Amino acid sequence: MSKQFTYQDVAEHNTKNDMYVVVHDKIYDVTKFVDEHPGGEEVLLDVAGQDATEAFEDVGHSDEARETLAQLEIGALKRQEGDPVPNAGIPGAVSPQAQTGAATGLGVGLYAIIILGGALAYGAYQYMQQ
Ligand code: HEM
Repeated sequence: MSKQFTYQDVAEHNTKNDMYVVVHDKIYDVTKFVDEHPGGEEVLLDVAGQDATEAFEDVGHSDEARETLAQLEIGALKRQEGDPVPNAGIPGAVSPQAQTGAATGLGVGLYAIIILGGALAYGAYQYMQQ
């Protein structure tokens, strides 16, 4: 089993010379990679010691980038209550927030509108036939 890190453990490695990031709940030591990153060191410094899932996915990194990432893996994230929830940024994937919140409400509301619209149309049709 891979080594487990808490979010706090990762947060301590937030400098250019000692940098961990979280991507999809895995921990990566990107210290040696910072200078080589084609996207520059600034963007990595922005997410140093944090969950970089969203930033990483938003850019649309290539498969090669994902392979590089895999080589830097040092462990997995042990989630604890109160940790920031990442937004994976994968098209089509529903984030935990979206599942519980407004999205579900809107879904039910839409069904209601469609059914109501159908009923009204049917009523109007019956009325015209009279
Ligand atoms: C955490 C590990 C990361 C790895 C291993 C990595 C790797 C790479 C690689 C290999 C490329 C070259 C293009 C490609 O193959 O897709 C690249 C480009 C890029 N990366 Fe990352 N990246 C990481 C994180 C990030 C983060 C957190 C950001 C934040 C926004 C970022 C922003 C960019 C940008 C903007 C480019 C495009 C550069 C250009 O084409 O001019 N990367 N990255």
